[in-house]
Amino acid sequence: MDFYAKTCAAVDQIVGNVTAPLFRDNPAAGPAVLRLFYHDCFVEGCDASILIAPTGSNAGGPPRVERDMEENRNLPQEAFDAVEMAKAAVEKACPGVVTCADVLALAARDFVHLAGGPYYQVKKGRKDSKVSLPGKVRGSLPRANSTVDELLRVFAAKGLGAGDLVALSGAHTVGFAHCAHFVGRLYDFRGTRQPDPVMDARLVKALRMSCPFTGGSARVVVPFDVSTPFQFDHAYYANLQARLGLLGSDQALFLDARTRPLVQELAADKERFFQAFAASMDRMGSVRVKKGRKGEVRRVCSQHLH
Ligand code: HEM
Ligand SMILES: [Ca+2]
Ligand SMILES: [Ca+2]
Repeated sequence: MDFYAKTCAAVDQIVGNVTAPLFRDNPAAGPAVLRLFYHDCFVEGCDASILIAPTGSNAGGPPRVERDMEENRNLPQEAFDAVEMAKAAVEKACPGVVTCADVLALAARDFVHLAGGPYYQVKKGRKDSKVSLPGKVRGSLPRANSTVDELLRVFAAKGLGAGDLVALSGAHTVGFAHCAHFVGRLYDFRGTRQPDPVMDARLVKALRMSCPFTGGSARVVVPFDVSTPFQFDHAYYANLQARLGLLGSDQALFLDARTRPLVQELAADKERFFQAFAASMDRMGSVRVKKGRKGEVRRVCSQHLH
């Protein structure tokens, strides 16, 4: 936690001075950065590999970096901009010292807190990656229709357990999703031409208004948490109990006997959720941390040093 005590002691504050006004101007940037951190940690560890921008133009060509992969396509630019702004402020005070991977971890923490979630200490000392390989993305991130088996397997591959899966999925207490990720549940669940029988019928109806079967806009998004979409609270779990989960992967956590007790526990107690979330964020933030010469300290997060 005091990794930069001698070299950039105020780093938490410097990042905080950027994230707070950003959140005030545009609260949607918060969930976007939180998701960015998750997509970083699950692909080659928390090393800012997700932040590398492709160079040159090859429209329609093969993917060049992680960001080019479909899984990462709709990560909003504002999330990348937020990290870049925080990094620029840190560079001004302590040039060449703090990695983008650490700035991303700090910014994600800040945005959780700004939305009403827990404030937890963030360990530092992650080096930035020297590469960003599109081939590492496939299979590293679960899908919106993943089964609990698949979710557990992908998390286990990162050293994370069922408790982490349930606690971290609670991040879906904030933020929005595009229709494509759940439209199958509204009209044709697993080829039945019926909605997912598990989803609350009123929610099906409401979501159909935003997401028509055909001809809808690819830009439409709906909130994950129907009750408090901007508040980082434990409403996500009560929603799962009420069959108001948005993604198949969300609702599955309540349907599976292995994860259901954990959902019930966190639904019942906000403080318990905050504790569990902070502990699991610490574990996720420690996945495959690079040290020493295995990594670099980028100046600009979208560009390798070279
Ligand atoms: C358990 C497996 C997970 C699956 C299958 C999953 C899937 C998704 C999907 C499909 C979206 C919507 C993206 C879009 O349409 O733009 C989304 C959004 C989001 N995810 Fe997850 N996710 C998972 C875990 C996590 C974790 C571990 C975190 C963070 C700790 C997280 C944080 C978020 C946030 C905050 C958003 C909203 C983003 C925004 O509003 O810009 N997710 N997720
Ligand atoms: Ca990474
Ligand atoms: Ca909420």
